[in-house]
Amino acid sequence: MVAVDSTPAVATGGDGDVIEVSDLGIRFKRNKRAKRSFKDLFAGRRRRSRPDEFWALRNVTFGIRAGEAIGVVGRNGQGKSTLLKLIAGVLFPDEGTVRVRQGVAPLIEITGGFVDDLSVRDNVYLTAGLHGMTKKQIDAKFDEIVSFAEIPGFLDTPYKHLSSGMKVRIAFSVITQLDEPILIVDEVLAVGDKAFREKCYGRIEELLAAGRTLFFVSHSERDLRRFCTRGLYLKKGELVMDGPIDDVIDRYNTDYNMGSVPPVVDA
Ligand SMILES: Nc1ncnc2c1ncn2[C@@H]1O[C@H](COP(=O)(O)OP(=O)(O)OP(=O)(O)O)[C@@H](O)[C@H]1O
Repeated sequence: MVAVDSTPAVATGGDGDVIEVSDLGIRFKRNKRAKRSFKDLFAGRRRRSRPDEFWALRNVTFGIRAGEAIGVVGRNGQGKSTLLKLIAGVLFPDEGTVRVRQGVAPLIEITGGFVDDLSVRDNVYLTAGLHGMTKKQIDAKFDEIVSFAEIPGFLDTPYKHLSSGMKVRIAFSVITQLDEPILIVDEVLAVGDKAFREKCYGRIEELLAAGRTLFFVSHSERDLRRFCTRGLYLKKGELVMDGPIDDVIDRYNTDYNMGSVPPVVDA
């Protein structure tokens, strides 16, 4: 049975998991134009063969406790971003369940969910408003959000006219000012310049110290070890290892014979 229970901002009282993923599976089409066979019309819904579909994630099960910092590890195309999108409620599973018992602040794509044609200012109000902040609360934080992003001259510019790095700056700034207990950060920070990235990392550390839960996808071994205590290693859509981050990175390096060589060059 598929059930998604994404209830915002309700604490569990410290007991139990804040994220519970059970037998999770999601499939995608490789080729949008692939056709089903005539025989499929008579097969049961679940047994139907689906031409050109593949499981991007399957049989994935884990639980996350409040305050944990999770690094998701795996080569390109193994399902890391897909997992984050399922937790953020952007995608829905084809099998299994995802239960998220606290609110989520996701920074999954460069756009941060921002609307291209709206100005930076309007996007800040829209995104923060969608996460439950009142206009008064946003007014009070607006200057801080803008000064962190360091793009003061662009507040009335349509979002689509910002550079990639500027988009990430404002999206990160807004997302980390939300009061949501769970923070999801995909690789988007790689787009920012080094100085800004360091500032973002400082902010992530502050949020972790304040007890936030973090889901972090990165190809940088150094960053994974810096923030995360626990690792989830995805390979061909399966969770092949769930353990302390150092052990997970060691296993990943061993699998790809990287020995002492880092899996990617740290920027
Ligand atoms: N909306 C979609 N429709 C079809 N296929 C998709 C979709 N989203 C992802 N995929 C496919 O699912 C697989 C997993 O993609 P995903 O983005 O989760 O990988 P990843 O581990 O995050 O990779 P990377 O390290 O390159 O970011 C890939 O084969 C990808 O092409």
